[in-house]
Amino acid sequence: MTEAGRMTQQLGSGQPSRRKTARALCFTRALTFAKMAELLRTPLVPPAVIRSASTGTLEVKEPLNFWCGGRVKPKDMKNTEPVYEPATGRVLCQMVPCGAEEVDKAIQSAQSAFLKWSKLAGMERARIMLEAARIIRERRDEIAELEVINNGKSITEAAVDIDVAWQCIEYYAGMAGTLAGQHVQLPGGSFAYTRREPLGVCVGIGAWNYPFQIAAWKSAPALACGNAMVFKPSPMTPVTVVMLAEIYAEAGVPEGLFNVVQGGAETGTLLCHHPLVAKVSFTGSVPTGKKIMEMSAKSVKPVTLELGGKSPLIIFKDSEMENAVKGALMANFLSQGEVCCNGTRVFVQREILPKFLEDVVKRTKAIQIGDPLLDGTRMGALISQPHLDRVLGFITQAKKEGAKVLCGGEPFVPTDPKLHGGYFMTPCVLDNCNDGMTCVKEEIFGPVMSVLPFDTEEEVLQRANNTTFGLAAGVFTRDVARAHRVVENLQAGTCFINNYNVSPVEVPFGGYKMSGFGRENGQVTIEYYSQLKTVVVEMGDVDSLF
Ligand SMILES: NC(=O)c1ccc[n+]([C@@H]2O[C@H](COP(=O)([O-])OP(=O)(O)OC[C@H]3O[C@@H](n4cnc5c(N)ncnc54)[C@H](O)[C@@H]3O)[C@@H](O)[C@H]2O)c1
Ligand SMILES: C[N+](C)(C)CCCC=O
Repeated sequence: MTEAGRMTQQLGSGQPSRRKTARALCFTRALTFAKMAELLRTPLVPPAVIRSASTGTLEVKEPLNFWCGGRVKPKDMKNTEPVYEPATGRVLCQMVPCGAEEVDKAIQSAQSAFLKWSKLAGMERARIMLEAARIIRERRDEIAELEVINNGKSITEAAVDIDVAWQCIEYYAGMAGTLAGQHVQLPGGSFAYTRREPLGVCVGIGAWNYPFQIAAWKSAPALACGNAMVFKPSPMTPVTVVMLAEIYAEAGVPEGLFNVVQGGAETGTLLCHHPLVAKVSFTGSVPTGKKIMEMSAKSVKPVTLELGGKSPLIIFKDSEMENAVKGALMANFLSQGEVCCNGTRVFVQREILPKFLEDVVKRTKAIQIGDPLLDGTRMGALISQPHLDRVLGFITQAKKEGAKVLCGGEPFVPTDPKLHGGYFMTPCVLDNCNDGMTCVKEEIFGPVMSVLPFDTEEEVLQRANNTTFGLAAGVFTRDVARAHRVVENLQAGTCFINNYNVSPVEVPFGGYKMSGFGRENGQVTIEYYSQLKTVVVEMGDVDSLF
C-alpha cells in the first residue's frame, strides 16, 4: 500500500490507533525506515494519556511577538482582535497588531543578526539549524497540539505538519554547507568566479492553514543562505510561530535572526514598505498577493508568491479505482479542505463515474468529524464562523446552479457539548457539476469536492487548463505514456501522477499563472533566497581602448 494510501485509509476508517497515526506519517515520504519502524513499535497509549492539552481549556497569555532574542509584549493594546479556538468557538487569546515602531524594531533586530549570521561558514549555520530541527522533533507533540487548538485541524495532520517543518529545516541545513559558486576560465590565465550571497532581511508573511509549517518552509532556506527573517503569521493563527522563534534562539542563532511580528494587513504593509527589507515571501490569497507584489515593486524587492488554486484531478477509466478514490479524498479533505493545492475539480471519465461516485461518497460519509485533539478524528473544525458560512454559501449557490449534493455540505454539531460552538461541517461531494458553476470556478477553501464527467483526453486537458489558477494538478491512469503526456500539457506548477498532495521537502512546490511564482522546498529555493555575485579577475595587463 502506498504511504498516502495509508493516510487515506485512515480518513475513511476513523479508527483511533497510535500505530495508524505512525503509519500516516509515512505520507510525508521523508521519514527514515528506522524512524518509521520505531514509531510503529511504540506501544498503544490511550489518547487522554498522551495529550498534554485538551480542547476547550487553553488560554494563551504570553506575548506573541518575538525580536532581539525574546518574546516582546505589545507596545499598547490598540486594535486588539480576539483569536478563536475553531473547535469550540472560545476565545483563545488576543492578537495585538504591531505598529510602525515595533515593525522597525523587529527589522533592526534582524539586520544586526544578519551581519553576524551571514559571516558564519555554511557548516556552522548547518549545525545550528540541525539543532533547531532536533528541538522541534523533541517538542513535536506539544507544538502539534497548540497548532490544533489554534487552527482546528486534526492532531494526526498537525503532527505531520510539524514533522514536515523539522524535515525542511534539516534538509536546508544539509545544503547550507554546500552553497557554492562557479569558476570560469578566461583567456590568458584570467578567470571569473561567482559567489552565492544572501539577500539580507527577508520578510515572510503566512496564511492560517499551515501556520508553523509555512514559517519553516520560508525560514529554513532563508537562514541556510545566510539571511535573517521577520515573519508575520495570519492574525487568526498567531500562536505557534513564536515557538519556532524560541526554538531557533535555543538552538543558538544570533539574537534577532528570526523574529515574529503579529498583525494583519496594516502590519504586513509596513513590512513590505520597509527600506531595510530585501525580499518578501508571501503565502496567501491571490488578491493579497497582487498587493504584496505592487508594494514590493516600489522598492524593487524580489517576491515569492504562493497563492491560491482551483486544481484539477483527472481520473481516467483505466485507473485503479480504489487508489483513485483515495486520491480524490486526499485531494479534497486534508485540513478540512483548507489547502491551497487541493484538487477540487475532480474530472472522472464517464464510463466509471457511477462506481467512482458510489465509492467516494461511501468513504466521505465515513470520515470521523469531531474533537481535533482525539487520535480517531479525521476532520476537525474550519478556521472561523465567517469562513464556515462562506463555504456553506458556496454549497447553497452550487445547488441553485444545478449541482446535486451527494453527501455532506451541512453544519455539523458534535455530541460533545464543549464542541457545540465549533465551526464544523460535513465534507461534501457535488455531482451534476459543469465548468460554468461558481463551485467549479472559484477557490472554496473548504471540504467541497466538485465532480465533473469527461469523455476524451483532449477535452479534459482543455477544461482542466481553463482557469486563471495553476497551482497543482493530478492524474490517475494505468497508462504510463498517457500519464506523462497529460502532465506535460497541464498548466500547473506541481503535478501528481497516481497520487495527490504528497509534498516531500526535497521537491519544489509552487504555482503557474495566478497561483504565483517562485518555489518553496527543493534545491531551487536556494536561488530565491540568495543573489549571485560575479567576480572577474585579470591576470595580465589592462588592454585599454583609451
Ligand atoms: N500556494 C501556497 O503555498 C498556499 C499555501 C497556503 C494558503 N494559500 C492560500 O492562502 C489563502 C488563504 O489564506 P488567508 O486567508 O490567510 O490569505 P490572505 O491573503 O487573506 O492573508 C495571508 C496573509 O497576508 C496578510 N495580509 C493581508 N493583507 C495584507 C496586505 N495588504 N499587506 C501585507 N499582508 C497582508 C494576512 O494578514 C495574512 O498573514 C487561500 O487563497 C490559499 O489558497 C496558498
Ligand atoms: C502540505 N500540503 C498538503 C502539500 C499543503 C501545502 C500548503 C498549502 O496550503
